[in-house]
Amino acid sequence: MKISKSIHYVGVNDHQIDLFEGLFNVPNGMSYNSYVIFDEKIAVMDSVGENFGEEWLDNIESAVGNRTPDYLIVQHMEMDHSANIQKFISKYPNAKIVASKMAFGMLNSLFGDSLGKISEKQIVVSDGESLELGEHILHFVSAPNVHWPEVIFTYESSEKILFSADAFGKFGALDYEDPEGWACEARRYYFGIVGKFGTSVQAVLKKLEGLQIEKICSLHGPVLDSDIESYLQKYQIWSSYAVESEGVFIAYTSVYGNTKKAVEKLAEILKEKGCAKVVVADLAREDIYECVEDAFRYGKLVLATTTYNAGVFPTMREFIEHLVARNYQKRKIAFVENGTWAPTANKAMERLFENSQEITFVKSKVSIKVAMIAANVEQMHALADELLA
Ligand SMILES: Cc1cc2nc3c(=O)[nH]c(=O)nc-3n(C[C@H](O)[C@H](O)[C@H](O)COP(=O)(O)O)c2cc1C
Repeated sequence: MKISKSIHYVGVNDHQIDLFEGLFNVPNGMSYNSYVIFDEKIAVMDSVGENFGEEWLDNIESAVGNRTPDYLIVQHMEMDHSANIQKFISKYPNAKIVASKMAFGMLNSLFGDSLGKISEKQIVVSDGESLELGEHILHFVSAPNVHWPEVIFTYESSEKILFSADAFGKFGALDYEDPEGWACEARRYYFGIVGKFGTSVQAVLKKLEGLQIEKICSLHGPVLDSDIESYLQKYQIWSSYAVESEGVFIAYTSVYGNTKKAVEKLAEILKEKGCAKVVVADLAREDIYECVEDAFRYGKLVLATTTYNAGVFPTMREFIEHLVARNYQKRKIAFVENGTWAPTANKAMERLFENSQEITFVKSKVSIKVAMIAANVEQMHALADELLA
């Protein structure tokens, strides 16, 4: 696949994987992207996951023909991009490895002595430095903590292409046509993996301001080659924790179905009161990272759960921990609890956010004793009015 006359795609699709990074369901596989830039010198952008070394090297060989790569640019040292660096060095012993100082530290930890004299092959690059391939010039932009500390982005100025490491990536292999387009799985990827590092993403977006970008080549997912502003805008919203879509997200757990009935009633009330978008999710049965994504997408969140051993039902506790760990902020949160003898989950849920910033808690709460009664419906009206105000 050609990205342009001088840039070829040499990445691979992984359909063997069940959990990406050991956590995320990827029913449509994953792509590990790699690119070859042709000029007087040839640069290969990143490697691929462990099981795909031969395929990747074959792809490079078919692309370069009787030439050999001069550089391997290592933007990110996570194993899904670095596992085959040693194989690359064995095949192309004269190629130089280009990476940040920290990446070389990781490279040594990963491969140790088996890399040979890496010092003779290494080119350490820092923020603002560049490497000329001929007409193509690679400008390195350090992107610490997007989402690992050693990450660099690479801007190729002659074709105005941003190689963005894992940023702007999405779940799904490239031979799977995603009917939902880029945003849905890119959002789940962002909040699942990068969400905690909003400040770092903001910092690198600032550095990119003023660059003309015509294509974004991420290490996962499709090459983005039109309406680039819309992708940058999404990253701007996500990394600043701004509200992306108006609406209410109700996340619940229910053992015997009574809390579920209550949230269905609450959703009805919210709609009657004019809330156009109400999304309801059963935390125990839906993909938890889809739920994390929706909590960040909408500005208003309702957490409804059963009291469990005088605390919060485990799946709800885990969900709140996911949000707090990702710096959940700038949101309004309302609580609904259920308990058969002593409902205490509302207070316990609120306590889990005690170190979070810029959260408004809705004062009106719903407290159900096993099954919803008329008084609970009254409480729901008060909660809905305050939430939507
Ligand atoms: C293992 C377990 C522990 C529970 N612990 C409490 C509790 O500490 N206090 C309480 O009032 N209810 C407790 N309950 C009752 C639940 O909160 C109960 O499921 C709820 O009142 C009914 O709502 P549901 O139909 O949505 O499950 C517990 C239930 C289970 C299964």
